[in-house]
Amino acid sequence: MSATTVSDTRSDAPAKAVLEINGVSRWFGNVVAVNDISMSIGTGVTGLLGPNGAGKTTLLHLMAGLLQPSRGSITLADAPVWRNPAIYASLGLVVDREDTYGFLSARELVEATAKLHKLPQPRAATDRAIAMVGLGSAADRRIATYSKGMRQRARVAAALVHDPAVLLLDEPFNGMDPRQRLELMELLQRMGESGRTVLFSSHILEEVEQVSQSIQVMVAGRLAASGDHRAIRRLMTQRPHEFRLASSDDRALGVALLGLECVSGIELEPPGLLVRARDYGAFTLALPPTARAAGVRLYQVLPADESLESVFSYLIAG
Ligand SMILES: Nc1ncnc2c1ncn2[C@@H]1O[C@H](COP(=O)(O)OP(=O)(O)OP(=O)(O)O)[C@@H](O)[C@H]1O
Repeated sequence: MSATTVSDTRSDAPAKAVLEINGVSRWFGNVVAVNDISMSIGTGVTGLLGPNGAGKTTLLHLMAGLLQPSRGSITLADAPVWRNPAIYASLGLVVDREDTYGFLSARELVEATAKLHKLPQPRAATDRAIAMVGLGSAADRRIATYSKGMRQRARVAAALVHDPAVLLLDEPFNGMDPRQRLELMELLQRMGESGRTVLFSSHILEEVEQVSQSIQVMVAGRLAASGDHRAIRRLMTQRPHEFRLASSDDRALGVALLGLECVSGIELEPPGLLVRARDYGAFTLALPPTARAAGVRLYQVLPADESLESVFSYLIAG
């Protein structure tokens, strides 16, 4: 199976690739976590989208040189990442773990990291990193007293204290409230715009499309699709789909919907209606005006199978 590569109408020149993943697989015993993946990650923000267990964490750890590929190779600016500690001068990784040293303040954690990197001015670098993530006066409080989002920001500050060219983040928005999420998105965007390579993983399409110029979709260890956010959104919504509807007059609604090009079948299933749509996006746009024109009130519109896995399964089957 080959990944779907999709592009949009934008004519931006492709960004310079800095992370090259060449035919990389990684297995643990019988489990193939990453299966023959090749991709180039250039400057700007890239989202690595996939359901739980897709292999995103494994791929990020391979990119960061923490795991050896079972097959294939990964380079950062033409240098191998495996068994090459020199890459850590230009790479930062934010892992998806809660066990940040709670007994330290964020400032202490970030400064210790700055010293590990042997930065000439660890204190100034710490101040800069703390300011970038907007921890403000909380930076001097113990991390144990932080909210989940603040702990995440402390980890991000530690990962970028040495001003790395490449920042990798594993599910960075997990557990953040909407304001914290927006702030981190703005930070990642600023870093991407300043010429850094930022790659973050997520299982939420909305999250990824808000902040990424480019999206790589992983399913069951494989690269299923890559492209910009509009193209990936189209790929995920222009697909057959079933909906369960409830309305003031299911029979009249069914008749009206059958006239739509994007509807391929209707079943009256009291107490509702099962609609088979050829195209998810087109149907959700056409439904409200069609119901209104038929004088029917919509009470409920439910996707019949809207698990993220079903969307991804469609992508790899397609
Ligand atoms: N150290 C390990 N030993 C055995 N199996 C592993 C190991 N690490 C990962 N796996 C397996 O590899 C597969 C991919 O896991 P991975 O954590 O990379 O996925 P993910 O996309 O990051 O998912 P999640 O968001 O749930 O962490 C899973 O089946 C997982 O159980």
